[in-house]
Amino acid sequence: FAEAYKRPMPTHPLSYGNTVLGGNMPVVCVPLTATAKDKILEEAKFVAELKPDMVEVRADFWDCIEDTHASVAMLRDIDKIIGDVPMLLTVRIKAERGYKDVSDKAKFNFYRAAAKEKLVELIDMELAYGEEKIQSFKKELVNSGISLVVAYHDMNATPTADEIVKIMDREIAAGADIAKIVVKPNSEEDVLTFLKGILTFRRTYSKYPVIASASGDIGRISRLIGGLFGIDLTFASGVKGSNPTQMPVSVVREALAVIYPN
Ligand SMILES: O=C1C[C@@](O)(C(=O)O)C[C@@H](O)[C@@H]1O
Repeated sequence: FAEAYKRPMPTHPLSYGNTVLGGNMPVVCVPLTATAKDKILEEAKFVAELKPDMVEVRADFWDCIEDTHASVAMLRDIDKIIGDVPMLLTVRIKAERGYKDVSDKAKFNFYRAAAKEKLVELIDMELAYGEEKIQSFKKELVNSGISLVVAYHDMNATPTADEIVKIMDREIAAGADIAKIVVKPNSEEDVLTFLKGILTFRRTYSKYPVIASASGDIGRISRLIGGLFGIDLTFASGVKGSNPTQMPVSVVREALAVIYPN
């Protein structure tokens, strides 16, 4: 008999209903990337049918994002459609491949309102805001049950494995419940460096779930095999991906079933 194999999982997985971030199989998360209200709701319906483990609401794409009242109403509508599937709320800054410039005022007023109504299970904030701002936002989430994802994106290159661990360490120090890093490999060696960095983080900071991906065609494989090296969530496309190298949910599910048999 083959020995039972377990991928390197965090010691403290996070559960959101039926979705376990840090369980046997990486979570499949599908982003919503439409811009206009009717299209966003259509997309949410389509994505709900795909039965993802998590939905990422990329509100930086929204036409109405500067209007907090309208954005909260939109999120309530999406929540009704998505139902029990946990939602990650992201207003990505333009400097880290966000769709457009969104004012910090609009972003954090929206985040606060979404947290107050507990419309989402996770919220994403970039490490670029710095420890002080992240910690103060984290304080606002206390007692909400909402997890804070702290994210770092290198859009041009791949830091060394040591640097990757240090970046993720800074995310945790700033208050992340989940450490997140996205890099751009420019060679196959960079993909190995990326995976080495993630695995080293997992071995050293065993408590924390990890969200990570390597972009571009060279990095695509990380979206499937990353779980073997400590990645707990992979993004897959629904109607349209939020990154050109995301693969459709059905493809990702099929591959994951082979790579992570239970
Ligand atoms: O930061 C990330 C990672 C991502 O860019 C990807 O590489 O799949 C997808 C984004 O929607 C998400 O917020």
